[in-house]
Amino acid sequence: MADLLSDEEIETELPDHWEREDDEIVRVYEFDDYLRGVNFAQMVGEIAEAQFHHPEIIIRYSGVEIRLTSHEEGGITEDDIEMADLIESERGA
Ligand SMILES: C[C@H](O)[C@H](O)[C@H]1CNC2=NC(N)=NC(=O)C2=N1
Repeated sequence: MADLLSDEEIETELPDHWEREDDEIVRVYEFDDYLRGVNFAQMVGEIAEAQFHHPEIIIRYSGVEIRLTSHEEGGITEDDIEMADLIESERGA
């Protein structure tokens, strides 16, 4: 189990475009095609399964919202930051 990050660590390690909302880190990815968003959500799910660390994924007509927290630890850990980095690297690919 990963340790909870301090407020300073979260601010330092949060990838660009991600926001902290209480015990979660959040990013909205905009898509102009609904099914591209659906496919992106599938890719995020595959990363989550590989990492065994699962975000909340909200698919909207305008885009996809990803919300990450470490449920067992009750807050934000390195696992969340790593997931955000992996999603960013895939999205950028
Ligand atoms: C039993 C527990 O749900 C599992 O150990 C894993 C699965 N995926 C998970 N995902 C997230 N975001 N937090 C967890 O604590 C977590 N735990």
